[in-house]
Amino acid sequence: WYRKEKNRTEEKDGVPKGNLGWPFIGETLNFISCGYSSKPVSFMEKRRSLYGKVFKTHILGTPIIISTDPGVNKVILQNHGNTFIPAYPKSITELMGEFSILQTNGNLQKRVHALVGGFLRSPQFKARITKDIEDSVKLNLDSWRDMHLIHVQEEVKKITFVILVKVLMSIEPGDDLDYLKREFEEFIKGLICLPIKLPGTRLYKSLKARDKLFKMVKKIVEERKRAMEKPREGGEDDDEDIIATATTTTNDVLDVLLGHVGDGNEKQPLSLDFITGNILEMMIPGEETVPTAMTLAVKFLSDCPVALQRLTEENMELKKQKSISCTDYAWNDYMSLPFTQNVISETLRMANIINGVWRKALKDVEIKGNVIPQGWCVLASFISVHMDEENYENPYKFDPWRWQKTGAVVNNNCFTPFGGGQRLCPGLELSRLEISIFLHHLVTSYRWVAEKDEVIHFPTVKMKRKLPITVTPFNNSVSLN
Ligand code: HEM
Repeated sequence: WYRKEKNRTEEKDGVPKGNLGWPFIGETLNFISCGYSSKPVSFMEKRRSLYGKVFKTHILGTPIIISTDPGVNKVILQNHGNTFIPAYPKSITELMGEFSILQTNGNLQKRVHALVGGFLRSPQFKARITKDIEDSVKLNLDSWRDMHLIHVQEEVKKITFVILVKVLMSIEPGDDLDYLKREFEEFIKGLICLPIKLPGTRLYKSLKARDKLFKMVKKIVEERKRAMEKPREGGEDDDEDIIATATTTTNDVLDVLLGHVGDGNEKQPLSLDFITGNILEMMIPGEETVPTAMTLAVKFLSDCPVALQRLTEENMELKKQKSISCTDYAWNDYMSLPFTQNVISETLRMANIINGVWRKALKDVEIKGNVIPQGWCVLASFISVHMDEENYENPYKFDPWRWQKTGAVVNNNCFTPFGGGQRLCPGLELSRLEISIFLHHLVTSYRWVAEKDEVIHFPTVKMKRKLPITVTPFNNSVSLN
């Protein structure tokens, strides 16, 4: 197949140039070694200078066309599932159920995406979750006072996991949450591993953890369904009552999916197994991404004292206003601090937590003169665009001020940390809110000194030493003047 495919694509006009490397391993070793270096885009940059902005290669077991062109990436993202479908390495597809939103396509994906996205974006949800995020942030930051050395990457995970499970299915801290966290950590270890399913292998252990998680979440889903169907006290057990109960109490994603009765001609509720699988799989994109963004924000700010100072001033000002007016923080208090939002955008640009998305072409398709043949995988590389001098002056400099010129960060082809099109991350606003609240309370409560550490980009973005810092509580009265 390999040789045939090589000949077939080479014969076609417009198929991107490139080198498929060695049989089976292709150019994987080079790709991985760049991923471990301080400049992971060097793999893409080298090929781009030889073959152009869109080129072909062979990595992680797949011949693939990589696009480093924002215009081509936009077309790939905007596609409505009739030309491109998601494609993930085998270990990921093994671990995700057949109905996972991450790999379903067509109407079902659209329905679930619209339901979840609509809920997470709603002002009512954001108003409610703000208090929970604040509580979780404050609880964890308070515990830092007694710690000698803090590994930021580990600590912030404690903040975000509690919020994620609250958003998805309202589990409060306690034994259930601890069990879920333990098994989930076991489960995700297998996302990037050799796809061999024999007892003792990584994938096998992760699949076992998935079974346990599924059972636990299914129990919660069933209990909730029963509670939703129970007539309200004093009410009649009729349909109207059920609908009223379901629509007035939408507290989490589980309520949203259970309450959905179908649209138009498709009046069919989602099955309990489908809902369980989706709740479980929504933990995958939500679990590591937000804490990684928080950790890298601390890292970039530690390396850029002027940005940290400006951020602190802006947040101290808000804290001062709030203490004078004696009012609680609203979600838009946090979100309306312009410099803080620019720090978050700049962090997301440089962190490249999701470095790009993988798709597979269902038919031959031509984009800006590049032909992507049917059956080929394509990687829309976000990191290449985010770190390209053509798009960002001095791209390796952490410069939150650059966003003052660019203005709003939406609708920008060159800035896609949350993807785009019909799969645009539904957790976008929630993530930004969580990071804003974390940064606010961090910079208004502590000063810190970070030890030397490096960012690693493979297989996922993280800090080599988990970012150790020492903190000193901050005397508010001094700097309020
Ligand atoms: C900084 C944090 C985050 C980043 C950088 C991020 C990034 C992304 C990206 C790039 C995609 C598009 C994937 C694709 O096109 O195939 C995506 C999808 C998704 N994200 Fe996020 N995400 C973040 C946080 C979250 C959170 C907190 C949640 C859950 C509450 C979440 C839930 C999802 C879901 C369910 C999808 C799939 C949407 C679909 O395929 O329709 N994400 N995310």
